[in-house]
Amino acid sequence: MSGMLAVVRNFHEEPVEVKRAYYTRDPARSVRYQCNQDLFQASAAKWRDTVYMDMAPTEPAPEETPAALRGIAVEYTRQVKRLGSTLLELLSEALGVQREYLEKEAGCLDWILVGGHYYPACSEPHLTMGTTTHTDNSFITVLLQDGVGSGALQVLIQENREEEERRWVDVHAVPGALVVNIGDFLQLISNDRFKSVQHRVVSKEGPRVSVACFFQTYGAAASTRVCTPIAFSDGTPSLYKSTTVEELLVSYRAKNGRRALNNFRL
Ligand SMILES: O=C(O)CCC(=O)C(=O)O
Ligand SMILES: [Fe+2]
Repeated sequence: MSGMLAVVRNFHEEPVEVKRAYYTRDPARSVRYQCNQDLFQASAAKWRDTVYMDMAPTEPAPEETPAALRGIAVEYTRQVKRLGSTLLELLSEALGVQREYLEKEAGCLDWILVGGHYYPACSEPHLTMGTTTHTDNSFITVLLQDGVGSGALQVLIQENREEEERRWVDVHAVPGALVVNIGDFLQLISNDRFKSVQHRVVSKEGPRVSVACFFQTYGAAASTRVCTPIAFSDGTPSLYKSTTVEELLVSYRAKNGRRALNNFRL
């Protein structure tokens, strides 16, 4: 884990000339270095740079991968994939469906996108956001954060169902610990039994490094992969209509990651 954080930091701290080769928004490239993936779409830019890597179903060829990230990024993702597989079994069990349901039937582990984030040092952190408020457009996300600038990641919580009031709570980095987020796709499949959490990263002095592994569906598969709420035996009605991942992604982008699921509520 510390090795992965270190290589992501090394990449971002390379001279601009080295990083320039990977600067692209072309989804056909499996490694994409970007300052803001939603630049010109969102109303504000993020104080954050990211190197995105499509790691599954196919790992990027070594020559496509920045030298700083070769080897360790592949090994880290393999381990996270194993963890993800176990988590999906446990979540399936919790939903009362077959253990392999989420991985095999719902395809939650078909595609893994790794985002190596770097929040540069910021002299006026109160004037910007590292990551704006959003939910993840994934089934689940496994997040690794470094200890520096601890408290920068925050989740929005509601104390109890009756209370309307919500508040932001710091998610402190714990060495050796991972944060697991439920994403929008799993909220839909689980018919709201699992909730996709709203979160953000406030800017601190920095720099801060984090690595997000998104379990998602992408590319051609996104237009055919259908997300359907599980029909529970207690007869709970479906809260969402079935939708393709592609439709969800379009809606997610249009809403800048905020409450895109509402478009699919019945
Ligand atoms: O940097 C972080 O801790 C969180 C990043 C995040 O929320 C994301 O990549 O979706
Ligand atoms: Fe996120």
